[in-house]
Parts: sequence; C-alpha cells; structure tokens
Amino acid sequence: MVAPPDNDVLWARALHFQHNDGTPGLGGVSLGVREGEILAVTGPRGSGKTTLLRCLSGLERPNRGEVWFNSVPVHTMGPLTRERLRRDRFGWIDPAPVLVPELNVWENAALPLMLRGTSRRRAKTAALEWLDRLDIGEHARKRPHELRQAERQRVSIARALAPAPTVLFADEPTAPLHRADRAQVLRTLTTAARSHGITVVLATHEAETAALADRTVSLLDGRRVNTVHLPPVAESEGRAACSLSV
Ligand SMILES: Nc1ncnc2c1ncn2[C@@H]1O[C@H](COP(=O)(O)OP(=O)(O)OP(=O)(O)O)[C@@H](O)[C@H]1O
Repeated sequence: MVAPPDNDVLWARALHFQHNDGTPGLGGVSLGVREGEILAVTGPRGSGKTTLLRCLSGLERPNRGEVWFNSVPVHTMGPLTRERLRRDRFGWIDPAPVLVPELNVWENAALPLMLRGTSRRRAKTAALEWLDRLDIGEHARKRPHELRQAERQRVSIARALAPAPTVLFADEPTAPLHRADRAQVLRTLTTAARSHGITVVLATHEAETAALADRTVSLLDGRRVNTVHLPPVAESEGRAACSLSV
C-alpha cells in the first residue's frame, strides 16, 4: 500500500464499485483533492458522480481500490469508524433536502453539531448564523413541512456548513432551486467554504456550476475522461447529449 501525497486531503486510487444488482458504478477512478480546494466532479446523468462521492466519503466501500483521508486509509476502516469519520469531519448535501420532520428548522440545522457533542446553546447560535446567511433565518422556528422545497434545501446547506466540516460533499446541491436562486446559493456555499477553509467535492452536470470550482474532474460511464462538454442548464435538464474527449 503506497501512502498518498501529503498535500491531498483526499486521495483515491483505482476505485472500482459495482452496485448490488450488478450495475457497474466505477471502473478504476483515481484522483486527489487538495486541501481547501473546490473540486467539481462533472459528467452526464448516470456517469458515476454520486457513486464516487459515496465512496470518497466512506458511505460505500469500494470493491477494489483505495481511499485515503489526511493520509489515513478509509477503505480498510470498519463501518463504525467510517460513521464516526463522516460525523466528525465530513458534511453532505443531497440533491433533495432530507430533514427530520419532528424538528424545527434551527434544530435540523444544529443537529450535526449536537451529534458531535457541541452544547445546544452553541449549536443553536451557529445554526441561526448559517440560516441567516442562506436567507432563511426568519423560518428558524417553523417545521420543514411549512417550507417550500427550495427553502428546505437551503436548510440542508446550512446544516452541512454549520459544523465547518473538513470536507463537504455536495451532490447536485442546487438541484431543487429555481435558476435565479442557484447562483446566489452556490456563491454563498463557495464563499463560506473558502473563508472557512472547507474542501468541497461538488457533483454537478451543469457547466455553470462547475465553473465556480477551482478544478474539474470529468466522468463518463464510471471512468475519468479528460473533458466532458456539458450542455447549458436548460438543455441538460432535458438530458441532452454531451460531447466528450477521452
Ligand atoms: N442503488 C443503485 N443500484 C443499482 N444501480 C445504481 C444504483 N445507484 C446508481 N446506479 C447506477 O450506477 C451508475 C452510476 O450512477 P450515479 O448515480 O453514481 O451517477 P450520477 O452521475 O451521479 O448520476 P445523476 O446525475 O443522475 O445523479 C448508473 O448507471 C446508475 O443507474
């Protein structure tokens, strides 16, 4: 086992992943993510972006290959150690908001901090700050069902940023937002990441979103390719074809 380069916060080598039903997910993906960078993972739908993020974050264990976080092997960790790693060091944003319906908005946003052992009062303060930054502070005492889908997604983003994770995995984070909202929310996310030194791995099939990243890695059919020319947003929503060079 060869140790990864020192300046990569995440490093993956030759990741192979097959879903339980036999569908190929990844076919030998290698990459490094530098500390503090915003890395876009692009590719058309079904190209393996989500699967790659799940393997890098320890949510899935690759069938073959290695994942290292700060020079510690993740691929050899047991499920509990990987769970603790995700809780303490990683943040995750899904394409659609997944909130706890019984908790109000600020409690949802404060939850990861409280799970890490932060006091309720400090977690609440941090959660309210992030909700304000994402323009939903006024809804702090409402329950998720009282909010629109786009507002709930802002709560998910505040919840992921509040603990200032070492690495934030954002899987199509602005998918449920209207186009007009997307740029503002993405700017908030990337500005917050840069000012707090949070490394971001951002899966997207939109060229405009990828343009906000420092660097882009492109996937096609579970493998890295040199470039994938993604169509503009309106076309991509219609699953238009993309051109690529391998
Ligand atoms: N749970 C699953 N079981 C079986 N096959 C799956 C599963 N999840 C994803 N796949 C398949 O694995 C491949 C990669 O999917 P993945 O979701 O990683 O791609 P993606 O680039 O994130 O796509 P999208 O942009 O639609 O989210 C696709 O062929 C997909 O159909």
